[in-house]
Amino acid sequence: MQIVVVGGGAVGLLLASLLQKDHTQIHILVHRESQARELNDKGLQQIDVLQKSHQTYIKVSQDFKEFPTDALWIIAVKYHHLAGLQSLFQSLPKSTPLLFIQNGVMHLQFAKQLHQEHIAFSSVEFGAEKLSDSSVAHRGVGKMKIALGIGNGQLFEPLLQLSKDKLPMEWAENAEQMLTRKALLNCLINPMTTILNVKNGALITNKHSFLLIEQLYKEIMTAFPEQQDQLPFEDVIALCKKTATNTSSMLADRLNGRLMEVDTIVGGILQMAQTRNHEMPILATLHSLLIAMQQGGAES
Ligand SMILES: NC(=O)C1=CN([C@@H]2O[C@H](COP(=O)(O)OP(=O)(O)OC[C@H]3O[C@@H](n4cnc5c(N)ncnc54)[C@H](OP(=O)(O)O)[C@@H]3O)[C@@H](O)[C@H]2O)C=CC1
Ligand SMILES: CC(C)(CO)C(=O)C(=O)O
Repeated sequence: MQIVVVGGGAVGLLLASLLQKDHTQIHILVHRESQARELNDKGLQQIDVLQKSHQTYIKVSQDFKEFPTDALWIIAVKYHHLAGLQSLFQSLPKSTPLLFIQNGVMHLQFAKQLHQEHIAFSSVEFGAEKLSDSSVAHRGVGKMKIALGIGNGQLFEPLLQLSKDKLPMEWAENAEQMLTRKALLNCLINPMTTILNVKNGALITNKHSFLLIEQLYKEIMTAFPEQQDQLPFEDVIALCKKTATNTSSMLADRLNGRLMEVDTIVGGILQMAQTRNHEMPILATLHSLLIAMQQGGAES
């Protein structure tokens, strides 16, 4: 199987390293020459959950024309990077299968305007932290769920055969439901880790943030009652525990002075609640705080 991972960030590097297996050829498309050079020279280092180091050598390039268009392309960039990949999507043939792994909900709409005929979405519940351009830490084993958006699901099924202990994979039936559930989990974790500047595990060991998570969970379930079965409170706690040592992707953005995925995660959920005529005062407050931080109101 051939896989092209687009984006050499935390998730892209971790996936490339975990998916590497005999008879599977992985390629990474990056957009900085310095990162391509470093990965090609040094290889990719992954520090696993037990702190063991693994080295892999993967073909990396800045030029997408070097990679097979009949491979499965995994789009591992942030939501706000997708617009910058328009020319790539236009150049790839309609038959290239695309798998989007973004958190949030807004990329569902983005994917609808592409000409590709086979599109799937994934929600990932592992922790990944980029340590340098050529090294990544696995900060908590978690499921990778895949659901079909449009086209032929069989094109994505070979990925499930790469499922293993450190990267369990599962097929999900409904992409929108799957992404909404994950966005709700992210609403419960990412904003508070970012505002408090703490790792995921600290949210549940501090009694004040734990209480806030409980209250936010109740607010979420009032607006999204159909998620009660799919997202019991225990799943929220379990994800904080599993990824206890991870810096959430939103906090990582904040610490690196990058744009945070506030719109597609928190904004997306607030919009959905509004269409259901539900106010979400706790989440709306977290949203305002994040926007203020983004705009420089809380620069450290
Ligand atoms: N980190 C985590 O633990 C988890 C993250 N996620 C989600 O996964 C997605 C990716 O997150 P994450 O990996 O953390 O993000 P990162 O910011 O670490 O990585 C994004 C990468 O995309 C690259 N990129 C941006 N534009 C382009 C482009 N035009 N061509 C090629 N590469 C490009 C960036 O390159 P450069 O650095 O050169 O700008 C960067 O390496 C997000 O939606 C996130 O919410 C989901 C679960 C867990
Ligand atoms: C799974 C989790 C919560 C890991 O930190 C994540 O999705 C993120 O950081 O964006």
